[in-house]
Amino acid sequence: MAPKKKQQQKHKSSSSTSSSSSKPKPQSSTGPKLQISAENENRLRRLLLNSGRSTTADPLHEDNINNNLTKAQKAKKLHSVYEKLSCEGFTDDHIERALSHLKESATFEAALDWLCLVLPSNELPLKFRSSTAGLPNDGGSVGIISTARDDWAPLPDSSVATAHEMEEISIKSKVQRKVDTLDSFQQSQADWIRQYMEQQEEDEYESWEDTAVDEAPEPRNYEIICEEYHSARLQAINAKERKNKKGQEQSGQIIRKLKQEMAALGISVDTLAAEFESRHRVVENKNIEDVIGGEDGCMESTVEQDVSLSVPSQDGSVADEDSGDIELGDMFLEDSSSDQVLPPEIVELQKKEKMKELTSEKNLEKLEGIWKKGDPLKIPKAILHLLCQRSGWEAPKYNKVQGTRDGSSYTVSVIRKASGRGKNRKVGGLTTIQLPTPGEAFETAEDAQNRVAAYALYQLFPDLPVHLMMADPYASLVLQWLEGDLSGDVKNTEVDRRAGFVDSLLKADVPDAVLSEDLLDTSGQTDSQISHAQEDKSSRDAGINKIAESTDYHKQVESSYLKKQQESKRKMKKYEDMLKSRATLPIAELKGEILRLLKDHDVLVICGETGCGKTTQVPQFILDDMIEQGHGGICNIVCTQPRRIAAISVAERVSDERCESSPGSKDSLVGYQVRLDSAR
Ligand SMILES: Nc1ncnc2c1ncn2[C@@H]1O[C@H](COP(=O)(O)OP(=O)(O)OP(=O)(O)O)[C@@H](O)[C@H]1O
Repeated sequence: MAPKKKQQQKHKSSSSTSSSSSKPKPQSSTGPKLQISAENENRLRRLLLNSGRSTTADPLHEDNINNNLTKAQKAKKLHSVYEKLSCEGFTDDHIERALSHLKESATFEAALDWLCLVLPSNELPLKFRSSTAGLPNDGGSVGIISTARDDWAPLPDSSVATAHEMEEISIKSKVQRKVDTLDSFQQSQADWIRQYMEQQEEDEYESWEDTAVDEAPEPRNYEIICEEYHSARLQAINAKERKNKKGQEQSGQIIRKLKQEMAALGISVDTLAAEFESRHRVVENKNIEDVIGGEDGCMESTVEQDVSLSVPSQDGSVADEDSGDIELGDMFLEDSSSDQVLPPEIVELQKKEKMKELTSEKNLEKLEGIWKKGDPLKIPKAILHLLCQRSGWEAPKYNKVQGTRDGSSYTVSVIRKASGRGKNRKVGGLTTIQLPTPGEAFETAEDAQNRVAAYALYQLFPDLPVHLMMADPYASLVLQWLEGDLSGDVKNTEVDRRAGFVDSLLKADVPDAVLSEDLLDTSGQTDSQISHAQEDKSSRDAGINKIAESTDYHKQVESSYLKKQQESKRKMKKYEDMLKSRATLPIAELKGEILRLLKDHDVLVICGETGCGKTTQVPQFILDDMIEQGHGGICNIVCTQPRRIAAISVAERVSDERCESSPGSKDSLVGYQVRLDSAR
């Protein structure tokens, strides 16, 4: 909160400008400028829309916007919320409970609030779990000043929760209370911010409308597209022959649309042309001869070239015939598969397309230096070793799976380097991979290791045609996994479930009884109201358990690795010196108490002088304790800072104190994420 003084000065100097303007002008250089992170902006938006004068108007405003959305738009919105929550690690059952409660007005934030408030900590995804509360502390420069509120109860309504949040902020932050509330700003500025936020909110909803209106139509039969494509091509040739520019343009447009339609299905025009020509070669030749009297080949290719060069890609640029179509296809493939059930022949073509792309010359070149066509085939272990080496990773390690009675089964662990920057950044760190059928055992250790290595190759290098350089039976195994992936069975089941749920929700048939029920009761009563959720519960549960088991296993491996690493670090002189200097900070005295309280309570408020060690030390107390107890693999700590410089500097300091090279590096447990940059 350091920059408040500056902000207030800024407000003062610009107050006349902003009060004279009734319309929000976010870009104006004279108006107040908001520079906050996306996360804080969302939080502020929620606070503002539910605060002060607007408390009566804004919920209605939100409702009004919701009422104005069509069913398709609402469905799209709900799908997106469902998907985002799923990505955050919530189970489908939990998501459906939250959405059933919030109904059509559900937003991602509201659903997240609801889930975190209602679900018991141990049912939340790991990163949302906590364990803590506290005791009054007497004296010293650092004190634990508050525990979880005794009167706290989950609030199903997110707007009420937000109001309480504000109240809590004003009670707990003893200093500068006024600055934290909107009413402390000059009235005109408060109005400006409110209007700005409302405008943003409207834009957001409008974008829902836009995207929903642009919904892709049902995929058409492949044969029909083929026929249309062929006749459009003939028309184009014909028009060109007769120098009919208009006719040429019209057929060009039809061909462009058909190409886009194919691209949307993930099929390149090459496939379309090849497929069709192979089936209709005789007819085509005859037709073309009839139309242009023997100059077909040359003429046709000229027209085709003209047309293909002008096919615009999604971003408005001109698509390249060879590579552009494939990329375009991939981009659309995601959309089409998530929203539509494709006809089997299209799925088949998509598979072919994907395999063609995977084994393309471009991808084969990526294996240069390791293998080329004609070289002898290798075993998966050797390939994995080579590819890890080339990526600058450590050599893969094979570990026997505990408890395999007959034969053997192995996991393989790889420590990957973080790579890329910003959006393209790929997280590094330890990855432990095991076969999709974990219990399976094999006769020899070598065979077991090769199988898991093949699976690791398939998982870690999905864009390399590793099966081409691999000896059987492992190459066939990889092909099977690829086939399974391409058929999209799993995805479709998920999509069906979500679509079914969103549909049932929008039919507004969820009886009010569900909503009035005690939502804190997680015994399954609420679930029983949602008939859809019951249908394949047992098979889903089995799936979830399986995932949980394998996740547990990976976490265990990571935990023991971290423990060993920590033990060896303790022997380092530099680390020892750092520990000594950290021990002189005022907060060090409270380490034991903080850890003890965190074990039993969900919320702990620590208050202390600047520089006493709250930011750099408390997270390390928790991390070190978790590592020492062998739970490092499940420990995720998030520490927020109000400014990007502070965030980076704290991360660097903590990384330094832990004797790591830098945040986000291979050996580092510390990272940071600020807008447009991250090191993780
Ligand atoms: N980048 C740094 N370089 C050197 N020392 C640092 C750095 N950051 C923190 N420290 C040291 O660590 C101590 C604890 O800092 P820390 O940021 O944890 O305090 P804090 O209690 O969180 O302070 P504040 O309330 O201002 O956030 C500081 O007193 C300082 O000695």
